[in-house]
Amino acid sequence: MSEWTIGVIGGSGLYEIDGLENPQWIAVDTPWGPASDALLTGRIAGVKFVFLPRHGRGHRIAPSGLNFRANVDALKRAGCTDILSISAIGSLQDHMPPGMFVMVDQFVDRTFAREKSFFGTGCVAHVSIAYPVCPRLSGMAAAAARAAGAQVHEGGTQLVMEGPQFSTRAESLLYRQWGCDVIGMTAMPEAKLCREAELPYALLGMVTDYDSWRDEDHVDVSQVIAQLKANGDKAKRIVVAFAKALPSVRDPSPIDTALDGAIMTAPSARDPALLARLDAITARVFDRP
Ligand SMILES: CSC[C@H]1O[C@H](OP(=O)(O)O)[C@H](O)[C@@H]1O
Ligand SMILES: Nc1ncnc2[nH]cnc12
Repeated sequence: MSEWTIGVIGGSGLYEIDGLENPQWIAVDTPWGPASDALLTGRIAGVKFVFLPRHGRGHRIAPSGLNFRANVDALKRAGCTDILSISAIGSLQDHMPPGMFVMVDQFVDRTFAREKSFFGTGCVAHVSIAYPVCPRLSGMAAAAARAAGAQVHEGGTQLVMEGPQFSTRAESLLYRQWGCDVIGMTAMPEAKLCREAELPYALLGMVTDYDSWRDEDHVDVSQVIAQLKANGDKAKRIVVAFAKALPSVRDPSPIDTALDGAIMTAPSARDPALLARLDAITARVFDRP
C-alpha cells in the first residue's frame, strides 16, 4: 500500500494553490543548486501536496534561467510520488482555442541552452522517453479539469522552444507542418528529468493564445496575462478536484522503476562525486538491500 504525494509545478500566473490544510513554505537544499523557490506543502482532501512556483514567487526567473534539475530534485527529496505540471501554452490549432485546457502527451524538444540530465560522465544513464507523460496521472487530471468546468482536449504534441521571445510567423507555421498542436517554453527538460527521477509526469496546459501563425493576430504578453487572469482560478479548482478524486491507495506505476536497466556505467567506474549528487534521484536503485 502506498500513499500519493502530488508535486504541482505552477507555471505563469500560478504562484500558489488554494485549499491547503496546514500550509507551510519549506526551503529544500539540492546538490544541483537552488530551486526556483521554497516548496509550499500541505494537504488537500487528506492528500499530501508539494507546490513549486516554476518561475518563483513574483515571476523572477525566465525559462532559460530555470534550474530544472534543482526543481525536480527538490520535489523528489520532498517525497513526491507524481508530478502535475501546469503551464501556459500557445495554440497551433484552430480547435484548441484560448481558454481550453490541453493534456499534452508528446513533445518536440527544441530547447538548447539547458542542463537536460542528472546523469553524465561518471554515471551514464539512458532512460526511455518514448511516452513522456504518465497516462494514469494525465487521465485523472483531465477528469478533474472537466469536473471543475474546464473544456479539455486529451492528447496533443507540444513544441518546446527556448524563448524568451515568442516565435516568428515562419517558425509557428513550420511547427504546424511538423504536426505540433501547442507551444511552450518550460516542459523540457522538466519532463525528461522527471522520468530520470522516476516521477510520473502529466502536463495540464492552459491555452492562452494562438501563437504567431494566424494572419489576423499574433501572441503578446497582454493576451497571455488576460487568459491567465480568466483561467488561473480554474486551474486552482482543478487541483482541488484532482485531490478529491484520487484513489486512496497509489498502485505502482511502471515509471516508478524507469531507471532499472538504464544505468550503463560499471559500479567500479562510477564517479563518487556525481553519485553523491544523485543521492535522491538514485536512492531506489543504489540503496537496494
Ligand atoms: C508569459 S508567456 C511565456 C511564459 O509562459 C509560459 O510559462 P509556464 O510554462 O511556466 O506557464 C511559457 O512557457 C513561458 O515561460
Ligand atoms: N505562444 C507561446 N509560445 C511559447 N510559450 C507560450 N506560453 C504561452 N503562450 C506561448
